[in-house]
Amino acid sequence: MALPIGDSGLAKAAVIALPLGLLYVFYTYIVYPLFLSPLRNIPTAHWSCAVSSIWIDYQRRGFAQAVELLRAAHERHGPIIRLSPYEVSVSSMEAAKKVYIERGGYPKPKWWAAFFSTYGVINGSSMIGGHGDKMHAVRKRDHGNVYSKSTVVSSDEVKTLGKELLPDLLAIIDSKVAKEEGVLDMFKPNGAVGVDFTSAYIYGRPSGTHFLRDLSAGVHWFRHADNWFKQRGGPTEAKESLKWMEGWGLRSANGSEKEATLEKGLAPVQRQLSSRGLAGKDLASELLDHVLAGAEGPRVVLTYLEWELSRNPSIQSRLRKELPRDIDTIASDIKALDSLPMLEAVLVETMRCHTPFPGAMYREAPAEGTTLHDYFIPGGTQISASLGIFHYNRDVFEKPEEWNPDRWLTGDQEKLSMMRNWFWAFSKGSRTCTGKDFILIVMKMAIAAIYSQYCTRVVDDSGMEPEDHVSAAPVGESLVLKFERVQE
Ligand code: HEM
Repeated sequence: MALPIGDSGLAKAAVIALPLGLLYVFYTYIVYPLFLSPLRNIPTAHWSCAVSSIWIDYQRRGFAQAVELLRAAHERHGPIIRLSPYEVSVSSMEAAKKVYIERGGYPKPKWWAAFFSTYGVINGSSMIGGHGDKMHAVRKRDHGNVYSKSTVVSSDEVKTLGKELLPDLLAIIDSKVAKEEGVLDMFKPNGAVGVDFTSAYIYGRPSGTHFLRDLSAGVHWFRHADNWFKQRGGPTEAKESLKWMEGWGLRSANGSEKEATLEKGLAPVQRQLSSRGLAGKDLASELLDHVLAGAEGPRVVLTYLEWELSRNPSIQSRLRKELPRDIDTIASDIKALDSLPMLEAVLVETMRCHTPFPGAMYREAPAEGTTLHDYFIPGGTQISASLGIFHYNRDVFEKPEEWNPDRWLTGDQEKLSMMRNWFWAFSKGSRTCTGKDFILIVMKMAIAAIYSQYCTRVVDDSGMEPEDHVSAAPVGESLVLKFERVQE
């Protein structure tokens, strides 16, 4: 067909541009990744990963983590595999040390900071969202020792929280024992434990949540937290729920300030960050990140731990033997609680076997590039290890699929130190979980309080298989147990 006069210049340009464009696409998406990229010799998880991210994007649809698929791919191909032309996964401790630990580890990808944006603050510096540069390091210093183990075990605030909240938790169980033959679904109370303790430590008890007193208020709160964190119900709901959470977070931070003017003093975390000059949206955003980061883990861990104890009565009674009988002692002598070997073993084994966040912990190769397992990895390449893969390494954990707390009670120090090396439930290095020592104590308090007073067995554990998501919570979000008072 003849081209209209006047369009001939355009046509000529198109005749030149089209093949050039095609050449560019051919070079970028075929020639470079297959024949020139430094990553070209790394084995691929799927043949298409050499030229496209379609396979891994598909496996990760809806925030799935594909840990099983990646584990199988590592078993087939070794400790480093390509997931796309610009992304690799590693499964060895040698690579993990380099990526996460040595010299502060590699930075998080920039999209991470944008995802954790609250109050319109792009969290380039915040603990959870920060990219991993100097800004993040300064923010980390601003936290001081507020979450450190030495602070938490000797904190009067944590002791007071234990004395107030553990009786609330036991009251929920007591009321079921009195009225409904002791049958209770523990998923919601477990969520309430995590968020009541965490929000009180952050904002102060009056401004934190009180879900152990009113579980139905917790249902509403967690619906919004899940809509945002787990992106339930689609992007519109996630946006609305984030707005709702921001409103709640601001009210809590302001409430905490008001308490302080009544000379009751600010709560530990808000006090620490305010003293370093954080204020307004920056402060509200940092604090809300902590609550959201801390809301999910404990309900997953406590639910799986109660499930395992309910299925293993002999371990349950061995645990009970070492627990103080009295709630006041559990809450006030935190150092003693923290040194109980069986309590430590059941908790760590649960977090190994039912890793709450088992998927990829994303990082980026530094600008100058790096070398992993003798392959050069160019700067900007996305690198990750999946925590669930570490925890099921057969060379480290015998029969990894078995929940066996005794593996942590071995006298073989070499074995123990190797297992500790491979225990990554809180990640490691400069980006390790900020709240880990705090929440470990909280979970120990809750388990000690329950099992010093009650025996449990399973009534209904349908739906305990883990969701394939950022959080591996039981798909049924429910665990029905029968509670019986321990006979004196
Ligand atoms: C069982 C409970 C918890 C688990 C399993 C858990 C797990 C994790 C993991 C795996 C990371 C590292 C992510 C990465 O390397 O990319 C992390 C980071 C973080 N967690 Fe936790 N967490 C828990 C509870 C908490 C609590 C209670 C808080 C706050 C009070 C908290 C605050 C944070 C923060 C602020 C970060 C970001 C640290 C940084 O990037 O520098 N977490 N957590």
